[in-house]
Amino acid sequence: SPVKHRDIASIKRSADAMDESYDYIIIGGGTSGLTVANRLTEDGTKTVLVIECGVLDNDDPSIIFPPWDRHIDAQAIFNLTSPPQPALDGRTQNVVGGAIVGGGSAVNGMFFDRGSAEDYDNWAKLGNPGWGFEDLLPYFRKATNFTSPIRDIEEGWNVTYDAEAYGNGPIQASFPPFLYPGIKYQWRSFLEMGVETSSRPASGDAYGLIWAPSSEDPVSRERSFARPSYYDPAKARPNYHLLIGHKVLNISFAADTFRAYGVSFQPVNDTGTVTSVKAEREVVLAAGALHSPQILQRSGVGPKSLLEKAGIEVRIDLPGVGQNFQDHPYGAMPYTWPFTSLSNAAAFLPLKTVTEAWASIIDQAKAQDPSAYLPPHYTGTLLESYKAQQALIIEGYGSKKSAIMEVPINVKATALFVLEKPLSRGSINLNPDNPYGDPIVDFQSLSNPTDVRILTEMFRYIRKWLAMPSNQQLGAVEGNASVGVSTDAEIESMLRAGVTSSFAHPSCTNAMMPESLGGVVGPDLLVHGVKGLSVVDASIMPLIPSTHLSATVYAVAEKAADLIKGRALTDV
Ligand SMILES: Cc1cc2nc3c(=O)[nH]c(=O)nc-3n(C[C@H](O)[C@H](O)[C@H](O)COP(=O)(O)OP(=O)(O)OC[C@H]3O[C@@H](n4cnc5c(N)ncnc54)[C@H](O)[C@@H]3O)c2cc1C
Repeated sequence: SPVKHRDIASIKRSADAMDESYDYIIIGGGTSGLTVANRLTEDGTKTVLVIECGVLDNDDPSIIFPPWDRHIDAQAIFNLTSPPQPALDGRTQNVVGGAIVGGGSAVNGMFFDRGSAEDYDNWAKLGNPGWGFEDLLPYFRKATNFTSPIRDIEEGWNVTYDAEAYGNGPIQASFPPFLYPGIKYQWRSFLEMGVETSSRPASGDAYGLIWAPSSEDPVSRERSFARPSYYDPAKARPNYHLLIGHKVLNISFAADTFRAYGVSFQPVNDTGTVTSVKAEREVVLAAGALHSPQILQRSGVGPKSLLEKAGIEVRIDLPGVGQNFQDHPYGAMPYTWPFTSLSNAAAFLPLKTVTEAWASIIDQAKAQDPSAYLPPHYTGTLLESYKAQQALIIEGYGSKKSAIMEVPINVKATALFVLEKPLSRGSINLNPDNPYGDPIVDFQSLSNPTDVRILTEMFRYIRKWLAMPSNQQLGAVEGNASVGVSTDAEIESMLRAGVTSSFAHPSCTNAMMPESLGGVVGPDLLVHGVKGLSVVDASIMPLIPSTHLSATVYAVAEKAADLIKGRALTDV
């Protein structure tokens, strides 16, 4: 029988099976961590240890089958609950993440799209030369390999795609051989509203109606994700160790030089034994946007007042760690459909498409005192950071090339409308009373009134869309909960009672920006103020792009690997 991952020598299950030191230690064997580990071990000259707290899937059908086919084992998931959200009628909100080798890529919805060029160009504008769309495109290519849809799908559905935006990389992007017929009606309803189809959705034109491939193998139809694509081909390398089932506690720093020299960790199920391992060159943080800030904070890198409250010695006061938290909040209009459809299509709509009130929304947003709706600790560099972001977001409101709203064409009993560029900001911090427990994930969704106003217009847009002739042919009937809801005040109260904070896209909590703009890492991904430590996961995004995040995370990680390989020991 074929050798299964569990039998491979490079997998370690206990601390005694490991070396004392490695060139690189990667914290988190998820989407970004496995990508970077593969590239750093490629030429055989450097040793790498990845420490992952989760399990290994061993080709479990619940992981490798596409998402609509399976139920994910709770063991493979982090499911965190927020504190009551003041702007959401005091409701708590959940956020999920992958607690498994492969991280989010092992459990996600496999919708494999990219943001528009403006989204990434905004990253560059926030003090990050080398991070615009044209800079990232080679890395989007490097991570991916595209297979065109079969002819029936391409011709029967008029699927548009831009194969030249992909490369020969390990993640397979392909279209399933079956699409639900109901999708055609929903798609046509957007055309009836005047929305145009993008012919270059992966090349920077991610607005209008788009087709997105799935991260799916075109032959086996299995999930294509970081474990089989980046880890498996590398697992026999003698310079690559993966320790599973162990949780990183802290990063250790030399007291005099502030250089990260190693990490401490312990088995997830045995709180007793703590082990340390040394990194000769760099510690690479890839624990995801939910956990990376907490690990930094625990290690004394973060907002001074928070660390002091938790009794943690402050190594460097870096106010941005854990702040600037963004996700894609969404509303759901109850509708009864006579069918269920999941698909590879979505509408990504600029504000100008959503509402004629766009100019007045821009005026309203511009007139805001930036500090008015932020959590009270957003002062100093954090406030400067927000002002810079706010200006770019408001500029984007007037652009036809950047989306404010997503409507996934995958309706079940409700029509979803997703806010792509929120102005509200939350935080993900360690719990001062229990720094080693779950972090406190505080979304603060809808705290900014402009977000509420845009969602209100999105609600109205969805209602119009559902009334289009093609959707009506499907027999769409608005559910009782929203019938008659039409004034701003009525819609607002429905939103506050119903909006969900997370589209499973937590990000931006260790933002790549200059320290003077509240940033945590620079464009080289090294953490400000310390040495030998970088961050490579979804937390480094300064602004959330208008897209599902996995393709962007792979591209960021591919670029991170080149940056890490390219630096001399003295640069770190
Ligand atoms: C349910 C779900 C559905 C999604 N749907 C889509 C989709 O359809 N399309 C799309 O493009 N994106 C989707 N996403 C988002 C996308 O998958 C994630 O943004 C991306 O995988 C994040 O990558 P990352 O490397 O930042 O973090 P992760 O992949 O989450 O990796 C972090 C890793 O670190 C580990 N870790 C955390 N703390 C520690 C610690 N202390 N010690 C050791 N290890 C630790 C975790 O177990 C995890 O494996 C979805 C995400 C989820 C969760």
